Amino acid sequence: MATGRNHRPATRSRGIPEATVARLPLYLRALTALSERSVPTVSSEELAGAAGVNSAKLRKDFSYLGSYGTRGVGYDVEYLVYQISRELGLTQDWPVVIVGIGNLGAALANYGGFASRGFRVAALIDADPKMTGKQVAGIGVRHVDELESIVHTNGVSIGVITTPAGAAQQVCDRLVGAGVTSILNFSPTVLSVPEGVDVRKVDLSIELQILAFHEQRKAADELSRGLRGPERPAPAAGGTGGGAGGARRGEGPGPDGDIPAVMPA
Ligand SMILES: NC(=O)c1ccc[n+]([C@@H]2O[C@H](COP(=O)([O-])OP(=O)(O)OC[C@H]3O[C@@H](n4cnc5c(N)ncnc54)[C@H](O)[C@@H]3O)[C@@H](O)[C@H]2O)c1
Repeated sequence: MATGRNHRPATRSRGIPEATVARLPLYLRALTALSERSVPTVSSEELAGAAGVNSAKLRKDFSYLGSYGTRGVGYDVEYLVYQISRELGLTQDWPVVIVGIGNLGAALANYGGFASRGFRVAALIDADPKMTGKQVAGIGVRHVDELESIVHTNGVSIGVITTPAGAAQQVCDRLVGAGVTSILNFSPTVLSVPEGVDVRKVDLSIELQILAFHEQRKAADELSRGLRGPERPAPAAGGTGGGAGGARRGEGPGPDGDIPAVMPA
């Protein structure tokens, strides 16, 4: 199996819009669930519902992959899993290092979902000498002094930062200096990187704040409906995400860059 280093994702060079790229993991998650249930084919409507995406958008997205489905039959689930995995570069092996093996770093190291998607945790790195040699998820923690040699030896192109905010930029600089070109940043800080390096940020507290905003709007809407009196018709049912600015609005990863990204479970 080829390793990830020196392979830029084909998606960009083939001109697939970033918004489509951001939805591909959602389709893949839904398709993988269907595949696990041995479902052979799926309609665009069913798949769109499972992925939480509008079906016209799904058909447009799949047209970029050259996948149009068969009228009356739908899409071949296994073939789409293969096609999307290939498009996302998941048919390659991507060695990943996690830097900062505290609560979060250890939890990520223990998460089985990376390996099944082609992301192999090549090393766990921490600055605390007391951590060196400790086994986390069956992997011995290495000292941060070894960061550069670990990156070189393993051909690592993706680094995950789970250090305190104050250490994140320095860790990022060292990863980039060693040749890492993609960073997944969990620390609550904005990282500066040179051109050609991609940063995705995950911040659950931001997601919660967005939910809080929508909750507040829903509460305000309910209050104003109450003030207008009971004779007003109730708004159309919208399920659990109904009301103004349902929480699904911001669902899914955004375009590439240093903005919040939510990892597919
Ligand atoms: N994005 C999110 O949703 C989210 C959720 C929880 C925590 N966090 C953030 O993740 C980070 C880690 O949180 P935690 O609870 O695991 O903290 P923690 O204190 O348990 O772990 C941090 C680890 O980083 C190590 N470290 C410190 N400086 C380092 C350096 N220069 N190089 C390598 N390792 C270094 C420490 O030794 C420690 O083991 C924090 O920045 C926290 O704010 C983000």
